Amino acid sequence: CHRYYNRPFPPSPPGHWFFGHTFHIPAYKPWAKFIEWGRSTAGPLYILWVARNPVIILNDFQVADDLFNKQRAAFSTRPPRVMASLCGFDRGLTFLPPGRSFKKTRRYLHEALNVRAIQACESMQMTEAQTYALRLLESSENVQDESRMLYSAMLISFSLGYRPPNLSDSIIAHSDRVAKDAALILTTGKFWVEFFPFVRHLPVAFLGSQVARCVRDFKADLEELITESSRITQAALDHPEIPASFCSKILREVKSQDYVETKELVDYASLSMYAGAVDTTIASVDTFLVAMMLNPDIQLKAQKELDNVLGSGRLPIHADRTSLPYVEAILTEVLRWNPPVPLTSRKLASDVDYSDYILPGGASVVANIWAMNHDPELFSDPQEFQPERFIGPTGREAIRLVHQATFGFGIRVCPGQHFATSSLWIVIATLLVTFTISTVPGEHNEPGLDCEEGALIRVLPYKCTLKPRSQAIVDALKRCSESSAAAQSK
Ligand code: HEM
Repeated sequence: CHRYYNRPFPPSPPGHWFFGHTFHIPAYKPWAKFIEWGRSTAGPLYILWVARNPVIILNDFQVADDLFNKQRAAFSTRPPRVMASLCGFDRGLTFLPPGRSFKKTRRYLHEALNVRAIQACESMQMTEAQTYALRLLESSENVQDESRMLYSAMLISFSLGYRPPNLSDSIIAHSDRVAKDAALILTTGKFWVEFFPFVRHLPVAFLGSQVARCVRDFKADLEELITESSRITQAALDHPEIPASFCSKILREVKSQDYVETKELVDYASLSMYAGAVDTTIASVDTFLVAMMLNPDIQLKAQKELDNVLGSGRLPIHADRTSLPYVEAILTEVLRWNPPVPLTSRKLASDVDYSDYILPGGASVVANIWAMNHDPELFSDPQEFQPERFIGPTGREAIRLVHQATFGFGIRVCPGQHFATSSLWIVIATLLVTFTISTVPGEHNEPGLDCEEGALIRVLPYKCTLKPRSQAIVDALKRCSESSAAAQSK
């Protein structure tokens, strides 16, 4: 049926008369195409037609703030994902519509991850950052694997209270598989069924062999992960002397009649955290290392600041953060320059009037975080890595803007943002104190920030040289590692 509107829809870039823009959205860096369309024809707010459905693109921070933050109720559901519901992933927080389960899960995450609560994780984050630096002292051959180990260990320790010893541990393998499956489900155009939501009511066997195989594999990955993490949590519940983790703390306190419901919510909350946390933070560590290779002067300036504040032979701790504005500026510039989640989307609950336009209820709305962080009106020379933009009188406001765009909007704002920033800060500061970061001599290709296809940024493999800056700092790292090993064995 046709609806009648008293205002026009936002403008649209040219597209096919029947298919609209369906075949024009690239799977590789769609955010860049969205910027190009905005610049060349349509302005910062425009509409695309994908399989005859409206998709509204927001390239401008102010528009996203007006809509996603100030009209939260209309912009709180994600567009439905057929594959997520076929595979059982729709109980993960990223896919949940607002309602009872959503509210409870967000509350659990908020209680564990708010600015104050996160202070309880600082010593774990610092120990993991030092262990990471020690492993890189031995070899920087596989720096990306080491970063994966760093963040997998942090997240699993935090949510399950178990520290996996290495990357081949089964809980990491299972968690990584589910995170990868979720990222594929979120990739626009990956599965044809997403264009035809009604097919989710059909038997899977009717959907073709590729979809059927993925549904079977993704479901199996999810079941295996839940079984494995339940086993670890149960072991913690059976041994009250084991320190509480995110999962065991909630389950120790819940009333017995609510146990089954809470257990399911907590299982999905913990896998949503892993899927939300690991690839995003690793992308930021990669971005940092590449930025340091490309900008030796910036690296040197940060190391001078650290040496002035810490003296020689002392490793950074979180309490140093406020005394190190230039390191803070580098962290912010890493998040701005290469935002790990370049796009985020909603399904519009009802018609909304905005500026001179009507945004039709039911449309998908995509906020282009990449475009906001690279808006030349907000950040001059946006392609340049320039931490200086966050120093001086306008610095604080610019930092706030970057955090607001990079971690998303409204009631779906990233619940892990304080965990992300405090852990990235200690990792960056520890690396800067320990190493001179440079390109590998003889490697001809300039390190760059190219990434894989997909919804999240995954930086393509690169090589770097990490040379210890002093024997005093190497000794300090070894001492810290011995004392944390001794503390663990007690
Ligand atoms: C640099 C690191 C990170 C970045 C840039 C990032 C960014 C984002 C963004 C943009 C969203 C979507 C928000 C929206 O739709 O408006 C999001 C959602 C989410 N993030 Fe993060 N994130 C990071 C790290 C983390 C960490 C460390 C955790 C957990 C400890 C986490 C857990 C989640 C979860 C569970 C969601 C889904 C929230 C929902 O749909 O209600 N993220 N994140």
